Amino acid sequence: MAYLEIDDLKTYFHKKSGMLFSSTVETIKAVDGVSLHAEKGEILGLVGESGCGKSTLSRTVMQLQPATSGRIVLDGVELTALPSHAVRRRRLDFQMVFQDPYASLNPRMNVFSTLAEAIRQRHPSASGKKLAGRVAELMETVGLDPRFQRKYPHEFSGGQRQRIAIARALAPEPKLIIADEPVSALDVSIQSQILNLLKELRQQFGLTMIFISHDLGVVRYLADRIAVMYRGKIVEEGEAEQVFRWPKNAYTKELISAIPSMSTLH
Ligand SMILES: Nc1ncnc2c1ncn2[C@@H]1O[C@H](COP(=O)(O)OP(=O)(O)OP(=O)(O)O)[C@@H](O)[C@H]1O
Repeated sequence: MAYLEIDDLKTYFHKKSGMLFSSTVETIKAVDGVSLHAEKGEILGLVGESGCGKSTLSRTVMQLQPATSGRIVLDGVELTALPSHAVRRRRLDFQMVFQDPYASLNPRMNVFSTLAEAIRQRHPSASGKKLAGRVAELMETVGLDPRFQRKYPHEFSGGQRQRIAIARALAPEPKLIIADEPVSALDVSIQSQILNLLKELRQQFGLTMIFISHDLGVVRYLADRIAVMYRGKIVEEGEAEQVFRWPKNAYTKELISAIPSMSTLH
């Protein structure tokens, strides 16, 4: 069994429309029978156009959105079968990195407080000394000078803020990181720095990651395998290079040919 195993996962929403006496309930199949897997230390790229269900899929995997049916197993534990009190604790095993680090960081908390709070989620009784050491270590891991730990988010550049967000995601020692468009709000020159950092982290710590992006070039650079999502379903999945060079599905071909530089990369 793979480290992360998603099996026939469905997440449906029911939307009421119409007036009181003539209302109908529409079922939105945001995630409609998705099966995916990732080995430990693997980066799985998830691509697809806006509205195809990527966010709902990641929210369901993170146990923030109940699944309608299907199974999610992480490191041998079936999350979809856990009682709710156990789910809360298990949530620590998943951390997210979002598109906009400025929106996702608390502007009133300096780097030390942000990271210390995240460390305490896993180690509630960590001593002051232990916190200080771990904060410095985390900052160094993501390429930030620990001397800046008393600074606030607005005192950093966009790329540095994303480094803080990545350090915060690492702090509770997660088993899986879901990065949702983590570089799309950054300048192109900074994007590659953050992508390289994610690559290094994977190498250093065997981090397992689902990397969500609409930018296939970025996904090709980072991901080992790619899953292409379309209208709630995975329409293609395979080794990154294979999917890019020999896409089988018509929608994947369309996505690749939509990137001018990609269609000539053979
Ligand atoms: N809470 C909800 N209630 C009803 N419908 C929802 C809800 N969340 C998502 N949807 C619908 O589910 C479908 C998938 O949405 P989702 O946000 O998962 O797509 P996405 O691929 O992540 O899009 P984006 O890249 O724009 O975030 C859409 O049709 C959306 O309108």
